[in-house]
Amino acid sequence: MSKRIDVDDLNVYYSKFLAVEGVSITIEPRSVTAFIGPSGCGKTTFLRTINRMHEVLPGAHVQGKMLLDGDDIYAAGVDPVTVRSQVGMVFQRPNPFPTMSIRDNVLAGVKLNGKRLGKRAEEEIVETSLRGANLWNEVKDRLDKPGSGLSGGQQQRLCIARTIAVQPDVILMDEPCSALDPISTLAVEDLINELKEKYTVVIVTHNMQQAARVSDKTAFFNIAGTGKPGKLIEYNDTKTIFNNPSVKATEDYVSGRFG
Ligand SMILES: Nc1ncnc2c1ncn2[C@@H]1O[C@H](COP(=O)(O)OP(=O)(O)OP(=O)(O)O)[C@@H](O)[C@H]1O
Repeated sequence: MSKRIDVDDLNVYYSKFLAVEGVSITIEPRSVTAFIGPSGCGKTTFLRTINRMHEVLPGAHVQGKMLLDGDDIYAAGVDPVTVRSQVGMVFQRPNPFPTMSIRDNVLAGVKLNGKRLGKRAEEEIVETSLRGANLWNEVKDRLDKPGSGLSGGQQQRLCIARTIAVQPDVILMDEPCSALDPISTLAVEDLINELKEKYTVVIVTHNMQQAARVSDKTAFFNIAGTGKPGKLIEYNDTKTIFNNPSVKATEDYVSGRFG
């Protein structure tokens, strides 16, 4: 079930270094939101706070509130592992388990969460997830072959299948197409468009056309200089951000004048 994300005045630290400052944003369910901005402005850092991946690094922590359908994911007693099963993540480089079969790759997250399933239930999850990732027709006859035998674009869709197999509420994507050729990129973009029917999707991208093609809303982050914290500068409908932004820095960035 797609969930709403409410962030209130979030500061993100690497030990004492304040990397991202004062982010407040509401991300609606069943939508795609793109994070854009120049290198080092904190897009990835902020993205990784939405499923508590940030704190995996020693000394990394946050201040502020991050709510998922009203529940604070940083409240005392909340298990980060549970949060990560509700908020899935797809990375820049496709990272299937190379020696595992396609079938076992899809089931990997489900099994990690300790779910015990019968053969039938497993087959159902495999088919539904691969169909959901637009990969079923390409792999249905070789489910027992290793995941590493797929093309880069297919591997990325396999990783998306692995993510949706866990039935998350939110899917985070960190430059999911940056290692893909243009045709695979379009396949993944089409898929993102379909995913928003069921999930809240947040994507970090450097590609302006991609942000314009896939997202409903766009958040522009910026940084005043090296060592300064990144900040959310402007957040609005993607059309407004690209055609009629309120802030000069947003206009300069989306029109390619800097970054
Ligand atoms: N593991 C880390 N330890 C300390 N500082 C870090 C770490 N990772 C990132 N940073 C710093 O946090 C800030 C934000 O980096 P981040 O990678 O989130 O930016 P970004 O906008 O995603 O950049 P890019 O577009 O280049 O991927 C930068 O100053 C970066 O140097």
